[in-house]
Amino acid sequence: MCGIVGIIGQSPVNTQIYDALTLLQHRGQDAAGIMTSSRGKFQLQKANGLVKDVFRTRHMKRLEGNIGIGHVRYPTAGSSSPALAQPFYVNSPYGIGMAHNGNLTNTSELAEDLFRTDLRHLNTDSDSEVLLNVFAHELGDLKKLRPTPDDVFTALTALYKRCRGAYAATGMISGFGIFAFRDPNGIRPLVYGKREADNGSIEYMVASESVALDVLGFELVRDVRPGEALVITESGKLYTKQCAENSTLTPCIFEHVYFARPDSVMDDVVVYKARRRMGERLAEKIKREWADHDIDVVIPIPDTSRVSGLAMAQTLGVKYCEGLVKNRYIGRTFIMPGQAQRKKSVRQKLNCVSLEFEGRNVMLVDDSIVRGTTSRQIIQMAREAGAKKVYLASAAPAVKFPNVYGIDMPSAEELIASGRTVEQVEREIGADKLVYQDLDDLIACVDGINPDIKEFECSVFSGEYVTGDVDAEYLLRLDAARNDAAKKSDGNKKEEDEDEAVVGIHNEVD
Ligand SMILES: O=P(O)(O)OC[C@H]1O[C@H](OP(=O)(O)OP(=O)(O)O)[C@H](O)[C@@H]1O
Ligand SMILES: NC(=O)CC[C@H](N)C(=O)O
Ligand SMILES: [Mg+2]
Repeated sequence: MCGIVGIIGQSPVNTQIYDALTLLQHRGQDAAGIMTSSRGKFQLQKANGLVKDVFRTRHMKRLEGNIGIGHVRYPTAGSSSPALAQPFYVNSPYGIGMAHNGNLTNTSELAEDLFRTDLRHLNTDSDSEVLLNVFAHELGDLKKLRPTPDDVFTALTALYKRCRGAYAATGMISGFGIFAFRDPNGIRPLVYGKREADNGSIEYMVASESVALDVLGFELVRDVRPGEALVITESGKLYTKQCAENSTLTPCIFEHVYFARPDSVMDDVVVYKARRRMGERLAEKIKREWADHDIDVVIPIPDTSRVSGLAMAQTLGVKYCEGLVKNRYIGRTFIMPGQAQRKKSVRQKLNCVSLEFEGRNVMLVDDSIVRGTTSRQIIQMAREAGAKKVYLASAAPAVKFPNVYGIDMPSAEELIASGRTVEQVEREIGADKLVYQDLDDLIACVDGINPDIKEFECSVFSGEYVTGDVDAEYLLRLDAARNDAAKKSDGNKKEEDEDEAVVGIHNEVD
């Protein structure tokens, strides 16, 4: 998942974009970038690292202008090299910058077409650079000296016909303004909001999650619709248009399970409420199928499962306690790039308060079990802390299939539940009992709130991919390119890239 933001205001936007990116940091910890526009020139600072590490005062001073976009990256295509940090830039036509969340599923075909037919150069193996170049080609093809909002919509209509997969994006065009668009399935989230500036003019912001609007004082207008594009010109005028034919809102359910902050609202669903319901449904399942359970205490595995853990304990009528303490200086472990780093970080991140475990039958709750890195270690720790029995409940169903839409789960083999029964996973992680949420129950937690949502993108649980273009051969290629072993050899490449950072167009300037 990545986080994106775009602001068009009446005063410098650099610190506001910085603040928005810190609010979206949970969506990507690998790299961050801000691009602003001032007096016909773009300024850019992007590099690997957390937002607080990427931007120094000297960078912020350079990032001048009342228009800007920002990105926090969690890589799902190409390497983790700083050259793939976003926003990306192309100089023609006009000068365009873009930040993208999601993952294209026809990147190689598009890259080939861009090279052979559109005569455009790609400098990295990022799908986001491909997305930007498709847009730039289509806009340039209109051969206008100055683009109009309609030209941008025409270019995006053509982009929708060419690009497949998941994409929520925002960008800026020099001398023109900001644009944003969401794929025809609305797989990745995107909202926009407005606020009144001191001079009475309206300022606009687009962002991956509403939490960024809330904290920066923007009022949430609504979600960008699937297949919809919006344009805000430098003079502050907003235009919206439905550009893709056959759009159906099928948002990613995993946003509600894990990715989003609980205080965000996505497609009219309050993430916090969805997570509470997940806890309630899990409790109902336990009451139904294990009526004579002997759970003494429910303990969530922080951070994400806290909300559902509490709801589950309340519905079960069992004591809830925070028996695991999280080191607030360690980020999210699941979105870290390598398995060795993930494994080490779980222990550094979580520690037991032994007295909550001693002599008790403990029900641990997590939002999801993906590779099993977290649950294996926590169950072991719970036993060492003196628990009598250690049970585990997952607020999401078993994760069995790769994700191709912006979550870095490329290989079924790395998923602990792939090809295993519940009992086999239970044994693998060392639990005395394992309870998974049923998929119908998970869907029921988020369904019915927004009638426009006809279906959710649930591929990691069901193996069904809503874009209809993902087959076994595609998944095989993805696995070979991005499984942990492949990424490890890419890690060596990253070090080389860093040595050669001075030749990249992503140069950091001191
Ligand atoms: O089975 P695994 O491969 O370990 O992945 C699942 C775990 O990873 C995530 O936690 P993470 O530490 O990323 O973030 P959190 O603090 O928001 O819970 C998620 O909440 C689970 O705890
Ligand atoms: N998680 C994402 O949204 C990733 C965006 C893009 N595919 C990248 O790898 O940079
Ligand atoms: Mg977690």
